[in-house]
Amino acid sequence: MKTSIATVSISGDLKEKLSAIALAGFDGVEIFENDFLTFDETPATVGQMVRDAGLQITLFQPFRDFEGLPEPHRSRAFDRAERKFDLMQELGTDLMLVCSSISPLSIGGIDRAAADFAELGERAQKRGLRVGYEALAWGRHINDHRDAWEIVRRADHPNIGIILDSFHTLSHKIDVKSIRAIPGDRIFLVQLADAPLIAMDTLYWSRHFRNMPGQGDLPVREFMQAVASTGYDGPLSLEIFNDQFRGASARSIARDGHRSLVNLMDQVYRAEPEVVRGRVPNMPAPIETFGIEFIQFAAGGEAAGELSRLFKAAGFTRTAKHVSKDITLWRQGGVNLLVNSHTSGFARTAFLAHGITVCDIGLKVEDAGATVARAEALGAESFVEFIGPGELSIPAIRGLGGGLMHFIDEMSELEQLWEIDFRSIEPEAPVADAALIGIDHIAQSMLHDEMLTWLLFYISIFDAEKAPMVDVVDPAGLVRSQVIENGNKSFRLILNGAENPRTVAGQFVAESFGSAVQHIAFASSDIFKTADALEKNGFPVLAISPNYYDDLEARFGLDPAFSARLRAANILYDRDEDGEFFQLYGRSFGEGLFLEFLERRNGYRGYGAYNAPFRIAAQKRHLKPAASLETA
Ligand SMILES: O=C(O)c1ccc(O)c(O)c1
Ligand SMILES: [Mg+2]
Repeated sequence: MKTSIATVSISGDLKEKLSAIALAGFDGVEIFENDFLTFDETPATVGQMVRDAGLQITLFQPFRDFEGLPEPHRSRAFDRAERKFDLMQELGTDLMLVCSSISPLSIGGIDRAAADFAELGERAQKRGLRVGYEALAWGRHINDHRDAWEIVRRADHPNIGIILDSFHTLSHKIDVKSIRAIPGDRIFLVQLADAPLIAMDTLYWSRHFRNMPGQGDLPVREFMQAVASTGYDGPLSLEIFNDQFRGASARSIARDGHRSLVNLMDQVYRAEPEVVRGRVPNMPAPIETFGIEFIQFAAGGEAAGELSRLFKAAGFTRTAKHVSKDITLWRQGGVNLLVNSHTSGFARTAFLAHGITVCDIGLKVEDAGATVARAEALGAESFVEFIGPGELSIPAIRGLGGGLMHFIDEMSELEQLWEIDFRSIEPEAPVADAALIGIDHIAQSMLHDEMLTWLLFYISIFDAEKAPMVDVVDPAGLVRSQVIENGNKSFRLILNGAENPRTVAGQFVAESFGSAVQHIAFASSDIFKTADALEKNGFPVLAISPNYYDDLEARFGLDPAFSARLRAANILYDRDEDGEFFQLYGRSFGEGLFLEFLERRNGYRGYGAYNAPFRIAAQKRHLKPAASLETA
């Protein structure tokens, strides 16, 4: 299937839009009339620019308030249409979108509208043009694609078809089964958009909050499956009205858009292979993950010493060194942390740019090569670094903030990563074991504007789902928090989007010069044992306000002796229908990174969102004030 995107979806002038759209790999573009009207070149030149960019104009739109008008308005509408037909011919496109009228002058009636379209079809046919009719969700008489289809059916003209737009159909919760009854060749174009479920006026929702398929909450895949079942084989065209996107990098939004369409086609293929076989990109299925094999920190010189002391205090033991690079492996209960202080290469660059930073995440997958193949099919960048003789070439891609993701599988010699690339070293005097058994989750902080990009990145490449977005209140502003998890919960990721640079997350993004992992949460088999070990080892724990515990005791009706234990150890507590949750935080290090230690009992599912403001307040007490605040 061909991919297309409306110019209205991204930022810049028409020239900038076209170049970003072409670069992202689209086949075509919808010319939104305003983008043309505000541009200085002639229609012929614009048409040539589009073709020079290797694109095709899939649609000219919108043409408004056409059908159902009484005279003399009706004749005026036809005159207007003829002018736009002239323009289309100069641009070099044959399809125009007419959206359902919102004019108070328009008169209802399916047959009246059908007669108008039959005549418009005649006029279009004379010029070799076609017209597609779209039901706007807020159209005056027509706001449902079933009615639009009935008008098109009765107009009964080969040059008149229907244009389906997922937003208009799904925002009204119209059953997508109704699409299956439309013959595919009567559908002239399919426009796609998703949107978050927020209760508001539909027009406002549509004009400001649309996003890429997969980024929102609408059942766009089901919509697309219904479309595919009709045999429709024309372009899939994104039409995304979103203020944030229009203010963002055109290239980045265009890349997200293309990724969303490739992923959507793949989803349709996986749901109904026979319907779209041979018409969608061939790529490995969404990647199942089996946990985090390692986390690698970049830390040169003094910073490496700081990290080593911290890991040691957290109960980790230095167990091995890389065979050729200055990388140390710290281990505890199945958790592998790497400290890379090599003086050249990727980690060095990351350290110079960000300070101490998580520069690499190693994920366990079934097939590392297939993982990179899927990521590349979705427009991600693969990464290859210089390796020494006999060392493993570990498949990798670039992720958030330019950081790496490496993939480890058991079907190749990658399984022997620790034996092949590392040499054991003499164990040091043991520290108290902190009962850590794994990595529960990692949290990445970024600017709020980047969140949808990375959400799509993760949920398109991996077999993982997003949870509803949560607002976390930081005294300096709101932080949006988005959980991404896989079915077996071995892949748990939190994306934190900061809108304000003075929040704990925002300050981290500012100080570490970009988006990165801000915190790592280790799973403990016994949080009280963890707390004891941390204390013995001199690990700097985050002190929680005593007031928190008074409230906690009241809220859950806790036994005072139990809450006193929590208080003494600075453990935060939560409960859901299933189980209990215990959290303990370390103080920030580096440019604002921190560690968390947690225990889930009886299948607690959340992340302690309720406790986040208390953790943030405690962090603020420990943090040095930001420079901007000092001078304010
Ligand atoms: O918001 C609008 O007016 C508008 C215009 C054209 C479209 O294709 C559409 O879906 C919405
Ligand atoms: Mg539309």
